[in-house]
Amino acid sequence: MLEINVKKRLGQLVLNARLTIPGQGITGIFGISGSGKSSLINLVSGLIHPDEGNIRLNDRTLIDTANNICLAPNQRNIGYVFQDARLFPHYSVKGNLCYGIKRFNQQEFNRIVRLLGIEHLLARYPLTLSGGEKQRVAIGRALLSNPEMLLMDEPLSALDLPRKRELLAYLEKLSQEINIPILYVTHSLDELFRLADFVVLLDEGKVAAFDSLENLWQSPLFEPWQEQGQKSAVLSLPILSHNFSYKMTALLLGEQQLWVKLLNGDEGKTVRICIRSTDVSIMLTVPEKTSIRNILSGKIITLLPKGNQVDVKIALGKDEIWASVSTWAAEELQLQIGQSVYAQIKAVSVM
Ligand SMILES: Nc1ncnc2c1ncn2[C@@H]1O[C@H](COP(=O)(O)OP(=O)(O)OP(=O)(O)O)[C@@H](O)[C@H]1O
Repeated sequence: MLEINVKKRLGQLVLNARLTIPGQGITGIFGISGSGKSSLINLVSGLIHPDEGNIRLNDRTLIDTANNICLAPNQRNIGYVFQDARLFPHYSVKGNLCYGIKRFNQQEFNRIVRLLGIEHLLARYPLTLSGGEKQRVAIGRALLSNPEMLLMDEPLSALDLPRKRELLAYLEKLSQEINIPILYVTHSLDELFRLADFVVLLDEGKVAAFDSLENLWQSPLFEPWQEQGQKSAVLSLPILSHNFSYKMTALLLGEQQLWVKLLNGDEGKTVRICIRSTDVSIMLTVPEKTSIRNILSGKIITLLPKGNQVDVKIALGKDEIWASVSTWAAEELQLQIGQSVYAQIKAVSVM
């Protein structure tokens, strides 16, 4: 667990953060440029110091201005991965990986190297590596120092799209296999969707919100990042079963099934999906024959008129989705709050 309670003036901006971040999973630090994301993790790493306040990691005080405690960055036991890999050019990949190791453990070394797919690069030098390979080595180096926490400051931002995708896949695997918390600075929604369990939303140096992505997505604070004029729901759902003949996977949505294209993963594994309001239509009865596989029963909980359309929030058990219908259709169907309806879902994006 990381407890942050700090104040820091940075030019015109005052960073004022009070937060408790869980001891595992990836917490995305999100917000527009200049909101204080990098400064927040630099305070945790010890690269900058707060004007006042304290930071504690797993009951260890990293800094406490009131009691004159301030651990140097190398005493904090925190790994840091920057936008650029910052490898030592005169060391081989193996030399770079071993740089921060206090006690070499061959098994752990092999595990991390395998996890990041860099076995074949060990004898090479940084100059001969691609951007994505360099970042994987930088992540390996940070992990091999056996940190209690990993900080990542836009680790994908210097990479082109194919390398980004490649590294994202490694980061996803990493998040499932290592047990330390990761603070991940990004302004990419895509990375947030793929990686973040929790999100800190920073706004002009203040913590505007801290919650799961699924909850934050519903908050008005997130509206600037959503597609204009369109509502959507982000849900985390467990895999229920696979239908290999039809290449489809069933997810459990409340007590109903939601079919998506065939996914990798065992039953019970959680998958994050997005359903856009324009991909959902509403019916009052179940159609007898339809090509749409996903017709789920729910209850209307919100009606939001907007121009000549109405956004309708439908509860499906504890989960909620949006449907956009024309005012004409809403009037004809006499939609009202509390009404039982069927939501016909035409498309689901899997993150
Ligand atoms: N040492 C400093 N002196 C003065 N101003 C600073 C200092 N460090 C940061 N700032 C300012 O504080 C603000 C927050 O900077 P920071 O780099 O933390 O933002 P960010 O959210 O990470 O931005 P970006 O997404 O563009 O990287 C910026 O306006 C920056 O100019």
